[in-house]
Amino acid sequence: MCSTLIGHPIDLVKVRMQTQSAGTKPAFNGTFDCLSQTFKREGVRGLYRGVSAPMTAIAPIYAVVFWGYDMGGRLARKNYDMQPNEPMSLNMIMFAGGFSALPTTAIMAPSERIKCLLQVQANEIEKGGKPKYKGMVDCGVKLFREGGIRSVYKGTLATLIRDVPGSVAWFGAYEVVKRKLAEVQGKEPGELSPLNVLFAGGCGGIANWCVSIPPDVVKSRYQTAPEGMYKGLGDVAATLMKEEGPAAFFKGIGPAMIRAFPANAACFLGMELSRSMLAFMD
Ligand SMILES: CC(=O)O[C@H](CC(=O)[O-])C[N+](C)(C)C
Repeated sequence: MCSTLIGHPIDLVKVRMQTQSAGTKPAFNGTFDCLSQTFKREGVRGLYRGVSAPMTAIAPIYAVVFWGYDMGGRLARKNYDMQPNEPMSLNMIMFAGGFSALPTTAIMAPSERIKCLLQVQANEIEKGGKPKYKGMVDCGVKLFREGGIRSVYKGTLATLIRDVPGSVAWFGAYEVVKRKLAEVQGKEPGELSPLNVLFAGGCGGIANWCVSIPPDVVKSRYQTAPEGMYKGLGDVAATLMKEEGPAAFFKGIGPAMIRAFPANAACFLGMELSRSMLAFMD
């Protein structure tokens, strides 16, 4: 929840930049322009537009991320006839990471759909229109009434295409950096200081976004587009390529990277602290 509170304004900038389409004059010239225009026009509330969806979903999302990782690890160990506490190889860690995205998408996809729609609806207000959604619940109910569960889950495949490789990189980079730091210091990975965990977590976040940005742009466009605008994800990608060129697939990379390090450093430190507390209470 701390990482959402810190990271949401910059995530909002990312989504707003990703959903600016070609043809019209771009509303924002860059990350800081978008941040300052949003603050001037909409105040602090504007920067936190759409925060309710990730705030509600973030705890279950990360519970499922780490549970899914554990399940993936169990499957990998079983496959190699290993004991439950034997350390996994890097390949096994990456498999478990990718596996974790499968159950997580069940909560991630609708949360992202609602968050992105709320984050961009200020554009409609700007154009003189009335906001369509009053908040997270209103948005979810309207999506369900208008298009059923299919509409609530619009963008599920795009979320999977973003998060399977993203999670491979996220867990992989975190473990590689932790193991390297432990080796250099002559310690076990579990004995690293919180500062080292923060650093490894931040690296995991950067690695995640290095592979996730192109599918994230396609996902944001698809999830916020009016019904019927695109035939599918391939159509979104082809339209982006034709109208805006390959650079369009990297829209929002600046804010994504600014947010990646601190948000994920906080996330992994929180996970390691909870794990130590649970082990202590056991
Ligand atoms: C896209 C996303 O939510 O990535 C997570 C890291 C972040 O920056 O929020 C990691 N994970 C895909 C494992 C949930």
